[in-house]
Amino acid sequence: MPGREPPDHDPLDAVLRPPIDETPEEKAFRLAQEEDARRVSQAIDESIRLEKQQRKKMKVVRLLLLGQSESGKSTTLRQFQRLYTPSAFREERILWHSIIQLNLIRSIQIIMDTLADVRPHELPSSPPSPTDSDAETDSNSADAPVLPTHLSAILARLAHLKHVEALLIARLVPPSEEAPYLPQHGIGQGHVRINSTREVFVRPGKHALRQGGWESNVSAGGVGPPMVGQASQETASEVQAALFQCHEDLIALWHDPTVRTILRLRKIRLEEGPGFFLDELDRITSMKYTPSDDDVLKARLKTVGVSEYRFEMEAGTEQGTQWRIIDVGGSRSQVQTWVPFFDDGASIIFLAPISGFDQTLAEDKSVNRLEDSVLLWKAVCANKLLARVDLVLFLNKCDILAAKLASGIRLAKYVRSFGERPNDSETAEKYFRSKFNAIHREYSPIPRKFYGFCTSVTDTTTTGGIIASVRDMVVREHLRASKLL
Ligand SMILES: Nc1nc2c(ncn2[C@@H]2O[C@H](COP(=O)(O)OP(=O)(O)OP(=O)(O)O)[C@@H](O)[C@H]2O)c(=O)[nH]1
Ligand SMILES: [Mg+2]
Repeated sequence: MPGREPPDHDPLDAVLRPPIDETPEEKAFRLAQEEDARRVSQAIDESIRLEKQQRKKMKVVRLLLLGQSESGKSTTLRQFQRLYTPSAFREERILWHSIIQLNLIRSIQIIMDTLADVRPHELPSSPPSPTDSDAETDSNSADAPVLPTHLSAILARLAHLKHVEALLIARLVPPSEEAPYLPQHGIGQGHVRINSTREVFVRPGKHALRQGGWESNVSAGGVGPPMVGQASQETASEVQAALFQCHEDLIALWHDPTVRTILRLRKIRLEEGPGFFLDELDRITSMKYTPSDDDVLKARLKTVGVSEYRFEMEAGTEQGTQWRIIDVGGSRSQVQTWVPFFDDGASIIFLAPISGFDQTLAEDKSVNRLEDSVLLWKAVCANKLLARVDLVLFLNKCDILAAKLASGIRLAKYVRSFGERPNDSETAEKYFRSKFNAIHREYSPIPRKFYGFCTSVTDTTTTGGIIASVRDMVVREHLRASKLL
């Protein structure tokens, strides 16, 4: 069938042609209207063009945080948020209040439990303070109380802290959540729970408890502990009043020379542990206390399961970039939950806390922490699914490593291959870097770059620059992978 000939005139022409009898006013009005319509149409075109450009430019960057429990993964995530979504981070600081109180009470509880069980030979031979001239330290009598009276009195006055702790936990953790935890992976909304060792943890769950409970831990810019609302604010105030009332006893207990001696003899080094706030008792027990940035970074809330935190950069050249940071639980039973997140589209930060050379895992006292980190690092380096992923290594907790070595703990005693090298943090960091680099070289299925940093991720001054380098590297890698470079 032959095609129709095109008309010899534009059919729209007649419609669009101005009327023949148009007056000058009508013409001016028509032209103004046409100009308006043209402007609107241009604006629509421009917005469509911008939207398309935006979509093309829109970067979704995925970053996976790996490492054993207490290695500093969630803290690293909080550093990202502090640096790149500062207003969200600041807004959420208050949500950490109860967790910090719980961390503090837990440390006090450890001291109290230790003192309750002290043996006469663990006490210093001379009375530690003149007020203890009546100290009942008669080691010949089996029944005699062994603690100096001033300590016994403090313990008696602080006994109610057990109830304060129980109240805090009861308000933070719904009773139904106290059941033993069975590992399960999923991304959802967060709950605070408690495990058999009574360590409070956060795990993604099916429903968010917003009223008097918890907010999602999977939210734009949200990495706070997932409890919020009136109930927890009220609890925080109640607990704060209780802490304030006994703050003098808390300070006296922590600074008592006998207590320090006993802790030293028992090798209990609270200052190296997670959630340590005892050196700031004055500030943290004050009625006006609100958590600072540093407090949020130092707080300890264990992760169980896998959570994906999404946020957009609030400022800077990467403004609008969508970040998805995947934070996993690091304890041994959870390592298998990492695997579904292994793909070559994500970048990885692996955290190895090198201060753990003389410690064992909380979940398995027979396993040395450093050895566990080395084994995990080997497994991650050798994993074929991650063969094309550039791995970033954070040799973390360097501040604790430095303090340990400075206090006279000899690294070579635990890591024999360290040999006769000087027992200082600089040498130790260099040594660990070369060891982890060697594993990376040996076990990577195909050669790739090694990015190793010595970090203390709780430290805001040193971590900012390191995170900026990692961010640039991750974004570059993302662009390369999306073939935009
Ligand atoms: N002093 C010091 N403390 C750190 C450092 N990194 C982390 N911490 C603290 O160690 C504790 C554990 O850190 P998290 O970030 O909760 O560890 P995690 O790897 O997320 O642990 P899981 O959730 O159990 O897998 C927290 O109290 C942190 O504040 C560090 O470099 N130096
Ligand atoms: Mg964590």
